[in-house]
Amino acid sequence: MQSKRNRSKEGETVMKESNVILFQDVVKTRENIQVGPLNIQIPQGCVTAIVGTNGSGKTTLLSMCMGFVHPDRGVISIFQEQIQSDRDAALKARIGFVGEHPNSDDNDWTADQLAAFTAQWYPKWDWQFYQHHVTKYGIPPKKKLHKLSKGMRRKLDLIIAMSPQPELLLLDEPSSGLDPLAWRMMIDDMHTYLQDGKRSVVIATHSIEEVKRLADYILFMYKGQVLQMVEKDAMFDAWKEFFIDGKADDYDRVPGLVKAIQERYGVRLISNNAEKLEAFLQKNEIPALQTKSMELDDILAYLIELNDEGRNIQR
Ligand SMILES: Nc1ncnc2c1ncn2[C@@H]1O[C@H](COP(=O)(O)OP(=O)(O)OP(=O)(O)O)[C@@H](O)[C@H]1O
Repeated sequence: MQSKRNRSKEGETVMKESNVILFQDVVKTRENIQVGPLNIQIPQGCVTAIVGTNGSGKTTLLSMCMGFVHPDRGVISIFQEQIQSDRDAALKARIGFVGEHPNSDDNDWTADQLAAFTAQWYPKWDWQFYQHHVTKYGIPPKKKLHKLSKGMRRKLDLIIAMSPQPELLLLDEPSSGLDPLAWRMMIDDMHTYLQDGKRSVVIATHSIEEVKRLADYILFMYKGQVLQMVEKDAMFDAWKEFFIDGKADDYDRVPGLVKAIQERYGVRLISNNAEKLEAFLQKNEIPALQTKSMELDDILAYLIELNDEGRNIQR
């Protein structure tokens, strides 16, 4: 598959070209849930957003990529290299990581000290990038990290993850604690970082806006399983709501239908294959009074509903 930024219009997860991350039958049993078996292909040169309910396994997935959490079974490859429990430094030097929580071991250091320590592991560390961004985000470089606000610390962790100019960025809820201005700057910086078209970002997020602004692909997770991985634009094209006259019971077998909901003034048809449903309406001369795009959180909720009912999620 071509990278999103220069690829032709393709549908869902047909990934023939290089994948930056590959999970093959990966399973990790947690205290109260089994994460996996996961079979995932994350395309290179794209932003893939991992979206899911709390405890669905997003952090576990990212931690396994970093070798912080070891799977019970299965194979994880990054840059076509199988990762071992003891991570090799050359591979690590190609990855930038921001975890869910800051590392409290660094609390007594200053930003500059943390940067100097981290830079040792990254041959491509860019001091100009670091210094420019520390100034831009207003981070005091000589203040102990435990004295920084949560948002300040988050910004610093993002800068430190990006300063080595990594080929892959793994970000766990990166905007958590950022003020709206810093969030906008982060989105802009991320776009700049992605400009060369070969870099990849995987971002676990609860922010709908972040997904809309950044993601090329969305990986939906629920209860340790992947519900679906889809190309974002294709997904928003496919999921639509149609408002029509009539009774919900008359439409429960319509092609492309997820759900028919009775409203006060007619029926709301939720579709995950708008093209099919629209064709049906046209063929049967049923006028749609209104057609609306759907929000990401609604789509996730319906995917979960389909999954829980044992219905086919694919269109
Ligand atoms: N260190 C751990 N030891 C045992 N179980 C854990 C550990 N960390 C997470 N879990 C469990 O693994 C499951 C997946 O958690 P994970 O943190 O990966 O989910 P998440 O999707 O990132 O959640 P959130 O959106 O709340 O951050 C949860 O049931 C959680 O309780």
